[in-house]
Amino acid sequence: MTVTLLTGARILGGEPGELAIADGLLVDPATIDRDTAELVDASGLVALPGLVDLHTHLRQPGGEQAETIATGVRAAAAGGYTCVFAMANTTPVADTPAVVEQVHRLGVEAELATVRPIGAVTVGLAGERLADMGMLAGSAARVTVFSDDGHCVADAELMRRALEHAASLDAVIAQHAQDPALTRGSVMHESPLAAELGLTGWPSAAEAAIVARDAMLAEAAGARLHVCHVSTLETVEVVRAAKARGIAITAEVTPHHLLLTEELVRSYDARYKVNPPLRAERDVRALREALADGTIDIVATDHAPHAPEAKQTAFADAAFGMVGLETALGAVQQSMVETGLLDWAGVARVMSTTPAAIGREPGYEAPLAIGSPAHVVLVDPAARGTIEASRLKGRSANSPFLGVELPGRVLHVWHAGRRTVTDAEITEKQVQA
Ligand SMILES: NC(=O)N[C@@H](CC(=O)O)C(=O)O
Ligand SMILES: [Zn+2]
Ligand SMILES: [Zn+2]
Repeated sequence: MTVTLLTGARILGGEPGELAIADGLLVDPATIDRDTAELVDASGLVALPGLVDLHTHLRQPGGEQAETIATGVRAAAAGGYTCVFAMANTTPVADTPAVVEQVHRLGVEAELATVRPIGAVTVGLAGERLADMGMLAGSAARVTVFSDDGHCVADAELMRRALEHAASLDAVIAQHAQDPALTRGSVMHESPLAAELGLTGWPSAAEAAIVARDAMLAEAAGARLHVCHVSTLETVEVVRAAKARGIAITAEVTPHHLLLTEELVRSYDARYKVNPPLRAERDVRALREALADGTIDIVATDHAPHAPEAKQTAFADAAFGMVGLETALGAVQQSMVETGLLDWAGVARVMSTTPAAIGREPGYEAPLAIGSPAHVVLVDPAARGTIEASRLKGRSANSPFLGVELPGRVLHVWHAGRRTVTDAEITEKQVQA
């Protein structure tokens, strides 16, 4: 059994200390044999718990030209993630035990991170009748999160029944909040800029109105509601009011909505086309403040890989979505840590502990504590690097950060004690002789 001793790392950004890994767990450094342990000098690095992404599109089955589970977990590991929740908008949709079990199994085979399949709320994401949520929860894939992401569960009665069902399963409904009637043909934020660019806008109310409705439905059902990719100031205010009322609502923000604005759409470059759209400066400010004060609970990437053909077209026709697993931590460092809004312990909370808690993924309750599974990330916060397509580990490179410098570098990652990233490269499986 290899025992690994990490020395000198600032634990959760605090004082330098030691971490010891043995048998997949974090153990007391005082109890290990230092003469035989593998030593990792982590001086100057920050130690964080493995990151957990509650919102990842891995595209398999059906979208393998954009990403596979094997390539997606490489991107995840490189970004510091040890667990990702895979969205249900695959082909076929993850609305049957067969599909969620396939995704789960491919994740186990890919090894680099835990893959937790998300189940569809409605059959085929069609918004007409509920998927058999109980079957998905009871399958070998143990589904705990249900979402029609990519589509809104727009029908209030269906949403109400989904919430009631989820409550009985201790599952959560992750809603893609977008009133379809308010967003017909919309491709960017509704604003003077949209008018200037001749593109159809997307009102903030299309998001906030659904969140307000769903909060009331969740309260009545005694259910947990999670709001995907909050993008506007108005939604932040609705979530804040719902929390003040005691409603079991949680919310996520993406790294791109914390850092980027609609101004980028001036280029008509489809890399900046995303659902929900990049918004205005005042929204970015509100999202950062909401993440800092706990109104928004977590950062989720909404990693949405697309093949080049889907993006190399007119802005109005291109697919929505951006890859994000490999740039998330840097974007959060820049928008939240370097602005003084969040310390590293806060980053651990919003990118690991709380997303794991929402998704009921065990092992992340006590970040870096002795006895916990050894999900560990060592990041060099002083490093800066320009994002290059050729260096991304995922299959698609539709990143809004190409050519952009971001702070921080994920250097080493352990997933359940297994080294998945070494010196910022994927640790390839040792071939047994
Ligand atoms: N975010 C996106 O722009 N696209 C997502 C769907 C979604 O998250 O709504 C996708 O699957 O490509
Ligand atoms: Zn979505
Ligand atoms: Zn999504």
